[in-house]
Amino acid sequence: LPRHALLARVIDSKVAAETAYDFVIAGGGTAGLTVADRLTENPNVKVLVIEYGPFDNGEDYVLVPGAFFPVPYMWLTLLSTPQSALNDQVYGVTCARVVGGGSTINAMFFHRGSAGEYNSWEALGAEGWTWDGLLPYFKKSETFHAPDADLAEQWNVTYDASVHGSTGPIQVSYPPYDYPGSERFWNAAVRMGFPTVQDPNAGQAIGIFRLLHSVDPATQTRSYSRRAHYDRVKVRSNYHIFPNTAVAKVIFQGTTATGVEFIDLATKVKSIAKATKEVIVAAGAVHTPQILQLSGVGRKTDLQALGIRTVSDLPGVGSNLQDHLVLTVNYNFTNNLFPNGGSLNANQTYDAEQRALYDAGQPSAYTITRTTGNLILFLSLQNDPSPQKSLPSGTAQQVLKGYIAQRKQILKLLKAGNSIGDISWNTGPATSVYMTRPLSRGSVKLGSTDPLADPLGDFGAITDPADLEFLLAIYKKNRELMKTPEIAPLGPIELGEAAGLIRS
Ligand SMILES: Cc1cc2nc3c(=O)[nH]c(=O)nc-3n(C[C@H](O)[C@H](O)[C@H](O)COP(=O)(O)OP(=O)(O)OC[C@H]3O[C@@H](n4cnc5c(N)ncnc54)[C@H](O)[C@@H]3O)c2cc1C
Repeated sequence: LPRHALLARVIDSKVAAETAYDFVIAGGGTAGLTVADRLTENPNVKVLVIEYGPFDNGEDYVLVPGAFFPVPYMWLTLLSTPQSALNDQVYGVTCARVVGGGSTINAMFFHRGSAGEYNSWEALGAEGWTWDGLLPYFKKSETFHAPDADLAEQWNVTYDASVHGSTGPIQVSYPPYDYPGSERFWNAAVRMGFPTVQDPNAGQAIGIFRLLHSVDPATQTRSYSRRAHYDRVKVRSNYHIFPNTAVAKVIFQGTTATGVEFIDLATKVKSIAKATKEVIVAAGAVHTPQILQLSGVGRKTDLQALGIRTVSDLPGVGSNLQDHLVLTVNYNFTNNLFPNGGSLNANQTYDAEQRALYDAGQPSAYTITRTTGNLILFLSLQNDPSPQKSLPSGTAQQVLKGYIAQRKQILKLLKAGNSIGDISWNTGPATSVYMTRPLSRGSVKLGSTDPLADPLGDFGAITDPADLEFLLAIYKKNRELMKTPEIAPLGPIELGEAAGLIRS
């Protein structure tokens, strides 16, 4: 047998170039590794995953929920274009660059949308991608660990076991620890009339609820694509992965994808990997359109401007970017309870004590994601927004048509009481106001033909004025929450620019 057939499946460019693959997957992130795992269940199917980032080294910031945010495994130089509706400010475009992708760095909320949201996907043309169509796969993906009965009672954890899986690769659980302020957040939301649901993952994700996390309760560590969909199955000799390698473009014969050109980032040597069945581009929301455009799939006029030969004139590629922005509202709580979501940062003794408990396998603040906490409040819209046509002039007809269809679905969802955004508070010194269903649209365009250059990501943040109204509405609810009898005694004084900019 050749050397690579016996070794672990991390391969080099020579092997990749010499092997005939059935499938080549560009991007070894959350989706890429999941698809690779499923395809290689059949030992006759040969799969190569090419991932720009490295393998993580099991650092605390990857594995331990309460550790600091994992900064290194991201596209650190990737910035947005100036945001026209936000005084031309430039923001970081946060996304992962590591084997496992976003699942290696994200906040581990293991949370489904409402049934209507998936059904709207089918209404837009994604046949079969309904709630009923997807539920078997949601279940298949997870092993659900029910909470300890005492804990469930203490922290209002309820669930519907029938919508959860018991044998899937991703381990999901509820953190065994919480801060006392969390009970106040819950009671304040209930007082304001927000509903509670038995299980937000059962098709109705609205109101206040406790979040399920992709954390293995046996070790209280992150359960993610790298572990679940690569390490778990890496004995398969038909599953190859090539980290630290950039896919430069998809190679086409006519309009059929036959392989990819890739660059070994250590040597900068370019090679080709052939795919006899399919090339799957799973490089995430920002880099998938980058790779496609570099390959000649995109809007013809944009491609021509950069001298890229058009394989397929598809103006939708790189359009219609939907970003959920977050507004951090900072407070000085003059009378907060101890401990709270800010205590790990503020109090070294508490931090050391909690870390020791965590290391001893005991309930601890280190089992909670540090910035986000255990509860979340999803809000619906009461009023219909006025229709806006805020897309840039010259937007391709196809994109416009798709957007109008999406907008119709979004408005239907909003009228039916689905969420427009959410508020999280880890009981520490800030709350987060999220805009999860924007009407604004951004784009991802090429700045150059260099595959190693960052693309131009434009969030289009708040370019649809209705979004500002949504944001303001959620922000005002956040203020209301802080004024409830549950939270007001903690003395929240709003700080920062938002206090001056937005008045209620
Ligand atoms: C900070 C943060 C917090 C989040 N929190 C949550 C949460 O709590 N719960 C939740 O459900 N979701 C969360 N998400 C979102 C979630 O992680 C993503 O939706 C998910 O990872 C997307 O999966 P993907 O496979 O499409 O892309 P990704 O997981 O991003 O994978 C794409 C991969 O492609 C690679 N790639 C890019 N370009 C190339 C190239 N040219 N060649 C080769 N490889 C390339 C990237 O390095 C990356 O590893 C969060 C995301 C972020 C950034």
